[in-house]
Amino acid sequence: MTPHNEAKKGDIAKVVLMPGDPLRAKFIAETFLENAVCFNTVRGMLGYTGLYNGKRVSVMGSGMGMPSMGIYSYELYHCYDVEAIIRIGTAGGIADGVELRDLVLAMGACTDSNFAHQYRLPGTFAPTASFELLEKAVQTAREKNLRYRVGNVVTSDIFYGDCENETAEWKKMGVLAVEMETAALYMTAARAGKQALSITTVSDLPLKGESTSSEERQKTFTQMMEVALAVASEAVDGHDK
Ligand SMILES: O=P(O)(O)O[C@H]1O[C@H](CO)[C@@H](O)[C@H]1O
Ligand SMILES: O=c1cc[nH]c(=O)[nH]1
Repeated sequence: MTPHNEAKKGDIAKVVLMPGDPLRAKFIAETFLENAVCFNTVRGMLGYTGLYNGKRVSVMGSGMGMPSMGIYSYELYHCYDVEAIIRIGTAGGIADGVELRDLVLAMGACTDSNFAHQYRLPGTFAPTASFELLEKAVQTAREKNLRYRVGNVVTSDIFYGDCENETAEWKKMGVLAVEMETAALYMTAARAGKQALSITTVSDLPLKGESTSSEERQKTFTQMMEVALAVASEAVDGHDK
């Protein structure tokens, strides 16, 4: 047990899906997992383990922002022997051609946060996805004929920013979308020698002032969940029986 997770060792599968919203974790457990058992209610950060296609998979909320993702992913990797975490979140699309409801698979994650400072590196770290997980997600999205983009996201500490131009500056660097957790996940995974992938659905276009309806979000979230579950059920092969 940790200060934030009451699960016992063994309660959590080797692969964990992490939406920001713990209620989305509950929805996934109730909709997609067989025999799902809740392993955490501390701080309302719900976590469940069940079976998907006969494979053991867990799903747990990460909360919003890098500190929250940093805590939960660190504990999953280091205290619960989790091997792979797949974030499933929402993002604001910023690159031209990125549309509402598109999937954005984060190959890399830029950030405006100081999270990497803790590693005392003699330069700048480039947080990246695990290629094996990314490759499988791309393959699944293609098979399902979904609209998806693969590239950089920016993980920001700021949702309500004072400076209007920040997002536009990231756009100039080819960044596809903005969200708030991926860079922390990728750095925590790298330091732990574990795997990570972030899949997001474009819920709004901040530079254009457009957003999806709650009904549309529900539908596209389901597509993202199915891609992540397909990746998870293959990722567990060989390291979770
Ligand atoms: O939908 P989730 O996964 O929470 O992701 C996005 O939504 C939240 C902001 O509304 C931030 O956590 C951001 O990363
Ligand atoms: O972090 C986020 C998530 C969705 N849309 C945004 O603009 N930012």
